[in-house]
Amino acid sequence: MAIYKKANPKIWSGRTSDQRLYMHEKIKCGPIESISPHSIALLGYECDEGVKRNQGRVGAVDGPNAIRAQLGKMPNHLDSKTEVYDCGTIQCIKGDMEVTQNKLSQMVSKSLTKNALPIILGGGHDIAYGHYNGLADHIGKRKTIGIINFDAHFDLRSVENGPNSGTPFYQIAQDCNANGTPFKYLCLGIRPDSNDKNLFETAIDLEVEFLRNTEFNIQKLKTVSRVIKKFISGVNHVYVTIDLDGFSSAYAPGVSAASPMGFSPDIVLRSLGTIIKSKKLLGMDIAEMNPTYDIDDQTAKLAASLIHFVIHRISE
Ligand SMILES: N=CN[C@@H](CCC(=O)O)C(=O)O
Ligand SMILES: [Mn+2]
Ligand SMILES: [Mn+2]
Repeated sequence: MAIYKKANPKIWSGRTSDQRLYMHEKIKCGPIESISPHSIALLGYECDEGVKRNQGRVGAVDGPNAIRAQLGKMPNHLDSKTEVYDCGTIQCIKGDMEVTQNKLSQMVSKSLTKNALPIILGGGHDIAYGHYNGLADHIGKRKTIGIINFDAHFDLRSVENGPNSGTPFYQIAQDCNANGTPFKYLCLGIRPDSNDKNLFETAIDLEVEFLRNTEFNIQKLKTVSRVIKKFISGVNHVYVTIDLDGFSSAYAPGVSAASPMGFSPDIVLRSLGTIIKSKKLLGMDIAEMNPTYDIDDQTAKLAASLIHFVIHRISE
């Protein structure tokens, strides 16, 4: 079972002004049905069932509200034409992750019918299967969606033990194969200390494009930008998913699979800038926010800053 919870305006708080100086004063709460066209639709995915099934550390169920609490306090530089909505949250009930993913897909499709940009706050990385399906259902088979995943992991585990937070892109690849649609997947920040030999072999079999963590840093900006631009030129739309465990635990300790060896925010911001410039961004999510292991809200602040960057850059 999955339950839709209406947005809670009390989560959105911070300093107050009479000029909408802060994001909590800018963001409106309302269901997707009521949002203005061409707005930004935030949606929570309160689910860590996939992390639990994948033998990870649970706690990401509280991720969406941790991100909202930090984003609300940040300054608002958006013009009055750009509207941002909190469209509520989908809750996973009794471990029914599949129904939760389905509900997410429906809400993502609905936001696209409003020409809104869905930004989904997670939640385990199983968020990606629900999010992608919602984008694909709306777009149809004639157009290609390229997935850009900022992550230490491929998340291409097979589903022999059931779907979980480590399987979403394998599931998408299987569906693409069954539907006769291309599977276009670029992973940025892949680490040999985080993916076994079978996962690298699966990635090669599925013609996944990837940059290892050693190639994904600001010193290699030219190469990174070239790879991203080339990938984007081969697809009609781009779906961006950011797994916070791809960042070094110096920046993102609040995740299930933390590691000091991850990437830094600077290269992610530059990459997001390149993606936004392409005008092909269709949807974005932030996965694996786990407040249980966060330190001084660093990870929640990082997630909120990434969203803050994207919504401001998009509206420029
Ligand atoms: N979404 C995360 N997936 C990773 C988790 C790794 C870990 O728990 O150490 C994976 O399955 O590879
Ligand atoms: Mn990961
Ligand atoms: Mn992941």
